[in-house]
Amino acid sequence: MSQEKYDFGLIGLGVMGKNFILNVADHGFSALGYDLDQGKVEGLIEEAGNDKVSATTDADTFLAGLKRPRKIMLLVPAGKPVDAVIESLRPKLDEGDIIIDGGNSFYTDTDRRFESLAKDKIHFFGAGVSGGAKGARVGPSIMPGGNKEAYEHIRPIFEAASAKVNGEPCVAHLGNGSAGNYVKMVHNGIEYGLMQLISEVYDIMKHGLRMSNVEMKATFEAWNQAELGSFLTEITADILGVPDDLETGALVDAILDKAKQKGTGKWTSQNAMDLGVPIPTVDAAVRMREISSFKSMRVEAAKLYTLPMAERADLSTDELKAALYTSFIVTYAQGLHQLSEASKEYNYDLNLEVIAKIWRGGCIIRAKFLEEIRKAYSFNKSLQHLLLNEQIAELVKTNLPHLAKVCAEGMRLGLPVSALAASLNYFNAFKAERLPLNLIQAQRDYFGSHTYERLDRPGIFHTEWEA
Ligand SMILES: NC(=O)C1=CN([C@@H]2O[C@H](COP(=O)(O)OP(=O)(O)OC[C@H]3O[C@@H](n4cnc5c(N)ncnc54)[C@H](OP(=O)(O)O)[C@@H]3O)[C@@H](O)[C@H]2O)C=CC1
Ligand SMILES: O=C(CO)[C@H](O)[C@H](O)COP(=O)(O)O
Repeated sequence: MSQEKYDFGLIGLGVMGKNFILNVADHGFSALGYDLDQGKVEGLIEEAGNDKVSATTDADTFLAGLKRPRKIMLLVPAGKPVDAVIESLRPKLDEGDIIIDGGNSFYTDTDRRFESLAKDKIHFFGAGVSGGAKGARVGPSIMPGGNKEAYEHIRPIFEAASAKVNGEPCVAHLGNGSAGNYVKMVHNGIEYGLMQLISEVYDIMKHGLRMSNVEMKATFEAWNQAELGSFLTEITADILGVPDDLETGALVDAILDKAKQKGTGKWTSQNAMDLGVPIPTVDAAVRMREISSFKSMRVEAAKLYTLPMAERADLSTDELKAALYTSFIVTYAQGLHQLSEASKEYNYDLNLEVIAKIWRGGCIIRAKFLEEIRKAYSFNKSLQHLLLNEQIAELVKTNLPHLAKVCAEGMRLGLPVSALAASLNYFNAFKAERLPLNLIQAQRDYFGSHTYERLDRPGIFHTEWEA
């Protein structure tokens, strides 16, 4: 290792860390990695093949090798490993040094670490990184939150390493404390929703329209060229074309239908419930992963409930496209509504236009449609809900009948369309001037004297309902 001081330090040379440090070095910054595993340290040095990058398993060498204030990014598993790394570094750091947690940490953990490190005048950033291994290597979307002045020290590195859309970096300081980790959590909630919607449309194509993988691949490819253009549409087309490397047929057909989860989608749903913000498409996506995990029960139930399946869905792929597009819009709208309410509750002062802007490239939920979202929040900085924007409303109105028909056809065929239906029902409830919840208020007052308000006059009322 050269004795030169490095611009940037990175701890955790796994999938994300190794790729991100190489990316940083590609942009002219010298970077020093640290990992406990000698193999990973040697692997990085070999892959980098230049003196802009080095790595070590020795913490003192690592800390001594960094320019002041030290800028140290952690890409280690969320939870205890993050605390363990912070506590091991802490006694050796100086005032003004900066620790950046790039992992999917829970936002309250970030607040705790932020406040604790502030006592030693060490800056702490929660900076969610999205884009997977490839994104980390060539340009992810980065969602940093923390002290705004200290951010200036890391801004040049993050702006250089992030994805660019129209020359604009997919990174911005998002707010104080845990704002960055919170935004990344909701990003992942939206990710869960979009993935579930795509999987339901795939199910209808496969079982309702009996389309082959080749036909489905061509359809997703075509969709990806137009308004549905997005990373997840693109990779779905790719996946449908990959042959099984162990047997004949397509690999996707050989994959066990149990979806795992690390927790960010569930956290999004749990927190939305705490805030009282409805995000039913994300909830449905989490629920479907849970249902999928009970495979043996599903196999037993499938034998017990063998029902005749309707012959074929009465649908065109254009109708499916319109349904998917509408439900995508509704899913982003739910996530952005959650961010808007969380911003007030946690004093993040989030700028939704900026968030839409930095999600346009690099991240898993990047999509052409994010430019329309950015425009909506640019046009009205205090837009309360994406579905209240007139341009977005026109898009939804045009496509909504197709979503309703796709849900109806899916249900007629006995196919689970949880996320599609959740999106449709959310929209129908959201745009209803009058909901039947007046009856619920009456029931609550009937059995528990919980009182109610009236439409025609102010005040709190109670009725003795029993004659
Ligand atoms: N993989 C992905 O697509 C994405 C991941 N993330 C998030 O990024 C974070 C890192 O993920 P990922 O790179 O996939 O994880 P990996 O498990 O691939 O890498 C984590 C690395 O951290 C090392 N490590 C763990 N503890 C310590 C420690 N105490 N000191 C030094 N090194 C340590 C691990 O070493 P060892 O293996 O030897 O324990 C490993 O090299 C997670 O929070 C994840 O949720 C975010 C976006 C996308
Ligand atoms: O953060 C990510 C992308 O943005 C990860 O890929 C995501 O955590 C995957 O989540 P899960 O394993 O729960 O599906």
